[in-house]
Amino acid sequence: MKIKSVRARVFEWKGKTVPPQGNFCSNAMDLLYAPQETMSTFRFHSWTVVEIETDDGIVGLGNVALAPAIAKAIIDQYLAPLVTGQDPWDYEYLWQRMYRATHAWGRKGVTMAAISAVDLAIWDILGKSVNKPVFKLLGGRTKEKIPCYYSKLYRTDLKEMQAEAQKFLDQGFTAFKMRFGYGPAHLQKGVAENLKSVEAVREVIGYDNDLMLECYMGWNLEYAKRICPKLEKFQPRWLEEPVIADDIDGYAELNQRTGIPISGGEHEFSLYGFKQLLDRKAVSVVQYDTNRVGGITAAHKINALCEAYSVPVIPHAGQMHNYHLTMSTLASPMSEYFPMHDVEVGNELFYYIFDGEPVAENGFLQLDDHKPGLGLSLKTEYLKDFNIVE
Ligand SMILES: O=C(O)[C@H](O)[C@H](O)[C@@H](O)CO
Ligand SMILES: [Mg+2]
Repeated sequence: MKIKSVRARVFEWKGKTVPPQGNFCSNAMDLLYAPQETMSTFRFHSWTVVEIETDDGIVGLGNVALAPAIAKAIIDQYLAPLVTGQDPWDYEYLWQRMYRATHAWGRKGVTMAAISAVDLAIWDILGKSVNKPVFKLLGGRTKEKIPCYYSKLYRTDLKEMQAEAQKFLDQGFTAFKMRFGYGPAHLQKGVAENLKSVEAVREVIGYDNDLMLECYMGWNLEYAKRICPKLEKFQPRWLEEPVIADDIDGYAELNQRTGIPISGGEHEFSLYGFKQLLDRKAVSVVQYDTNRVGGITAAHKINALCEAYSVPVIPHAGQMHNYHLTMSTLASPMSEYFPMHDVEVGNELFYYIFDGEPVAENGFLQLDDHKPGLGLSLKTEYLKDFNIVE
């Protein structure tokens, strides 16, 4: 079997979007005096879809949401020529070709995300060619079904947050991730607002359910050291991305010096990036995203690393490419889960492009033993809401 063609298209969402209200998610831009809505550069309203066809007509689907138009350019100009004409079963060789050929300017960020998209499509082909789901090629079914945590609860009016938490508590979720709205730039009043929001959600879900707290790189070490002692009473399962991804020493200090497990990884890349996080005890939970980190070829290796370090891996976002990695290793106890809703931040855009995503039932997800490959197909229902760039 040989790769015959590689096609990358950018799906630009033109449909309705929910405008962000107020301080709905602390983020890395908050520390600057930038007047515009600070979350604007972290909203994913376009997505690049990769379709790789083999000489016997199998089409593999990959995807990338980080800088989608740039990822497409990297795929078109650099990666497609490296894999075309090659055997997709030589996936490690192909991964090394892509990783090494772009090493002078790649290694992290959008290059690894572009490599991830091609790698996902290759694994989709492998599963389809042997009529097996991808997780069966990685280690098989390690769970009867996948526990998942409800992820949204962006910072809005506290009553709205409580109503949202109650709605998904009633749907059987036993773990919830909420977002902080404030950081160092918002001074002591912001600290008080942050504590109020955690208290409000805990009031609804109680202490028999897990609560995770998302900072999305919006704080710094000094602020995190100040607020963490005040957060401990809320018994968070983890505090996510309190500092920017490059501040690994900051991660390590918080992870080892506060009583709250620190999580991160959605902005880290390759096996080497995670070796660093684990060697330096920077995180207690690893959260790569398989469509960013280097695809399934890289994520599978990182799963093994996490197993060796006894650090749980709970991939960022939901999405099928991550569910296969969680299903196939005991090192991954659960998945993140965004339900389908109006397009807001953009993690949910995946549902408007692909069919095949499992819907959570009672806080669990199920994968089909008999659905080959990643189990995704392109949705046609919302095509009118996309501008597609070939
Ligand atoms: O952990 C997450 O789900 C990410 O940080 C979100 O994708 C981001 O949008 C912030 O909530
Ligand atoms: Mg996160």
